[in-house]
Amino acid sequence: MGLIITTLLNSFLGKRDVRILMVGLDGAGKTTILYKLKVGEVISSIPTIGFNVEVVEYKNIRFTVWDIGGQMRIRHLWYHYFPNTSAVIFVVDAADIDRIAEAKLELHAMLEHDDLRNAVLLVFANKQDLPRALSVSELAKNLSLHQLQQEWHVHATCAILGNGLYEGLEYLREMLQRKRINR
Ligand SMILES: Nc1nc2c(ncn2[C@@H]2O[C@H](COP(=O)(O)OP(=O)(O)OP(=O)(O)O)[C@@H](O)[C@H]2O)c(=O)[nH]1
Ligand SMILES: [Mg+2]
Repeated sequence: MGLIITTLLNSFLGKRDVRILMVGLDGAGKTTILYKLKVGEVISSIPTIGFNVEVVEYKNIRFTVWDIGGQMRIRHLWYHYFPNTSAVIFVVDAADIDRIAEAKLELHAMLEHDDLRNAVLLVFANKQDLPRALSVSELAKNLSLHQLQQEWHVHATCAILGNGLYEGLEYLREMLQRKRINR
């Protein structure tokens, strides 16, 4: 009953529910981002084995954000979370230049999956506070984003300070809205 009332209220208020998958290599900053968005604070995180999930409200959207652990030995579990995903947030440690090629491989392999064919992609170029962090254009080039069939946007972030996170969500909202109009 509660669920029905919430659903009716949300549709009356024009709120949309969107399922987001947040993935990326281990240590990129996914869990830090999730809780910075959710509670506005940096939590001391340990590597995620499994997932965290939180609802983040932004403007007219209720984002259900699934933050999936990125360690290599558990990456094969990512695909279990693909069905019904509207958007992927791919988080990259932009200062970890030695692992950009690995991030690119994982990103492209994932986006070839049928369940993600219609998803939109937001890349967070995270850890911009660190020296040598790649800019958004350098990262787009290194990740070969222009080869993707999905619509994408790269945004510079510093999860510790919270910089760029909501601006990134705004781009995501716009991409999702365009997709809806074009459907
Ligand atoms: N300097 C800096 N450190 C960051 C930033 N974002 C996250 N970190 C740090 O990076 C480390 C890893 O962050 P997590 O959020 O646990 O990374 P994760 O992507 O969830 O990693 P897995 O759960 O293993 O997949 C932590 O020590 C964070 O404090 C950032 O913008 N700048
Ligand atoms: Mg984590």
